[in-house]
Amino acid sequence: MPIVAGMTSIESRTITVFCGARPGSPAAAVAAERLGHAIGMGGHRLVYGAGGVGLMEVTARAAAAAGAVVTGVVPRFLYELDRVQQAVCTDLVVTDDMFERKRLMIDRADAFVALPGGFGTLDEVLEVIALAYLGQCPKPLALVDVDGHWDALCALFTDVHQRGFTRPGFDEYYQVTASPEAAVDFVTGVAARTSHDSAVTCLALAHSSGAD
Ligand SMILES: C/C(=C\CNc1ncnc2c1ncn2[C@@H]1O[C@H](COP(=O)(O)O)[C@@H](O)[C@H]1O)CO
Repeated sequence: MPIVAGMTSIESRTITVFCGARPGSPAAAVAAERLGHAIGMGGHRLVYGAGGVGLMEVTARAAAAAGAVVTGVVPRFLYELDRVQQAVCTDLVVTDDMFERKRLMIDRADAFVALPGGFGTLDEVLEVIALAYLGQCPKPLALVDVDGHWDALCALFTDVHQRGFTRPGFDEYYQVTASPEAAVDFVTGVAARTSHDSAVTCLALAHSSGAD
């Protein structure tokens, strides 16, 4: 269960999407298409890794086709490689390196949705969860389930917890959703968390036992 109570909201949100630079399976591509469509039709803005490849491209094209403002955030070295493909972006931010790119994608977001992906996607998802765990990123994160893509990662999180390395509630910083539409509903419903909510989270952390 997420730590944040559900809050109905129809406001436009900036949703950062993490997803594969490769297409993965046909089912993953369908999920990417549906996610982009849901973001655009919901009146939300998309921030993503600016790649004109794989699930990134599918998501961005679908979001743009459904009316979303699409912001790509790309490190200079990838920009030089992939310049033409990034045309789908409504606006493009070029960063010095991958670290600055990830920070911008996180800072600009009201909420996060992850589709299946590889090391890059896993790194981005773990960054958000690790920050949230320390009270530094009180923004909702949905992991879209496609053929059990997140099952092994969630099992690893449980194993790590059972070995004593995370506190109870370790699984409150992300929500696996059955569909892309459910992911958008989830993150836009709770994206209106206020700074007061963050302060409560930090307070709870301060009172929790253990080194963290
Ligand atoms: C131009 C070439 C590849 C383009 N690769 C990427 N372009 C943009 N963003 C990328 C790229 N690779 C990783 N990212 C970021 O990580 C996530 C995807 O990585 P994964 O390993 O495929 O999961 C994605 O969210 C991006 O932010 C060479 O032809």
